[in-house]
Amino acid sequence: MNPIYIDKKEILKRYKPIDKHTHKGIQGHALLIGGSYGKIGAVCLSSKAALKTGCGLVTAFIPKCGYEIVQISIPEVMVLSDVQEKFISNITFDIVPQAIGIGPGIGQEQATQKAFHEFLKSNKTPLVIDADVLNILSKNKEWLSLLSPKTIITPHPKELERLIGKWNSELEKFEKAMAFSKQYQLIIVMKGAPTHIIDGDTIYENTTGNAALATAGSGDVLTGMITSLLAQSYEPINAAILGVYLHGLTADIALPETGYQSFIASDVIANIGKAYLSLENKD
Ligand SMILES: NC(=O)C1=CN([C@@H]2O[C@H](COP(=O)(O)OP(=O)(O)OC[C@H]3O[C@@H](n4cnc5c(N)ncnc54)[C@H](OP(=O)(O)O)[C@@H]3O)[C@@H](O)[C@H]2O)[C@@H](O)CC1
Ligand SMILES: Nc1ncnc2c1ncn2[C@@H]1O[C@H](COP(=O)(O)OP(=O)(O)O)[C@@H](O)[C@H]1O
Ligand SMILES: [Mg+2]
Repeated sequence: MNPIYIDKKEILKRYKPIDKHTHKGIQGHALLIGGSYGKIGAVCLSSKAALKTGCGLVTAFIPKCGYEIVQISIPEVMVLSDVQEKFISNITFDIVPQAIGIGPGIGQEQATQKAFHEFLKSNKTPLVIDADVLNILSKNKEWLSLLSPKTIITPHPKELERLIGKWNSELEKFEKAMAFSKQYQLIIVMKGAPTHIIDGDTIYENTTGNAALATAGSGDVLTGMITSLLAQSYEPINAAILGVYLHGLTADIALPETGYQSFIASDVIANIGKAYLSLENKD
């Protein structure tokens, strides 16, 4: 299989330091779509992670019940809300984001499935798909052909299995994932320990991260980070690679302070700054 290892050397080939003349209007606008009653936290985590990864503006699209929650917990994030109280039923907006992340906490209501289908028919914006929207795609496989080339999907092992079917060996898992990536021209972030990124026949293996990441919401945070990098004009494959690397690095940096057990998804977000700073060190 011969994966390409994603280490600091590979990252420095891709990382773009900030331009001192930039401003929030050209630093990228990320739109995070997700949340449902009881799972608004997922979209709070994704949208805060997007901001902390460096895009200039972030908007969250959520059901009505999440409006005050998001506005109060992350005042830097702008909020658009659905007409429905507890779930998303109609994805419409008049902003022009450079990247969209969809899925964290969104649930699988029939109306949400229909709203996602309508959204897919017209969407032209670079997309990251996670969580329940992956499960919705698994239930409606004919919609996969509506995805634009280089759409990024971020399944954990169960979500991957729902999409590509069961495998009997690690080799078969990779073969099936590569075939799926080629069939639909998708970039697959196969989350795990370690995380692999599949782009057609090419496999990348991440070298950062540890078991501290086995905690609720850490995948929701990753979705926000990758969406932010896409909004900042990284090529989709580089957004996936850099996002996964930085995400893992936060856990490596925090470990001496938190230990494995008390690290939570918010600690990923709190350590993104240190992860970026470590890219500037010479060692
Ligand atoms: N605060 C919030 O608002 C939060 C909201 N969240 C939102 O909740 C929604 C549901 O997401 P979800 O991933 O919990 O549910 P689901 O797709 O059924 O998968 C669960 C099953 O998958 C498996 N599995 C998972 N990881 C695995 C691994 N590494 N390796 C192997 N297996 C693995 C495992 O299966 P088992 O091993 O038990 O058979 C497990 O039972 C989604 O929208 C998400 O964004 C959460 O992010 C939490 C914080
Ligand atoms: N033991 C582990 N070692 C390294 N990374 C892990 C480990 N367990 C989980 N992770 C990472 O944590 C994240 C979990 O994502 P996910 O299962 O979608 O969580 P959630 O849906 O709760 O946000 C993935 O990026 C995964 O690679
Ligand atoms: Mg998840």
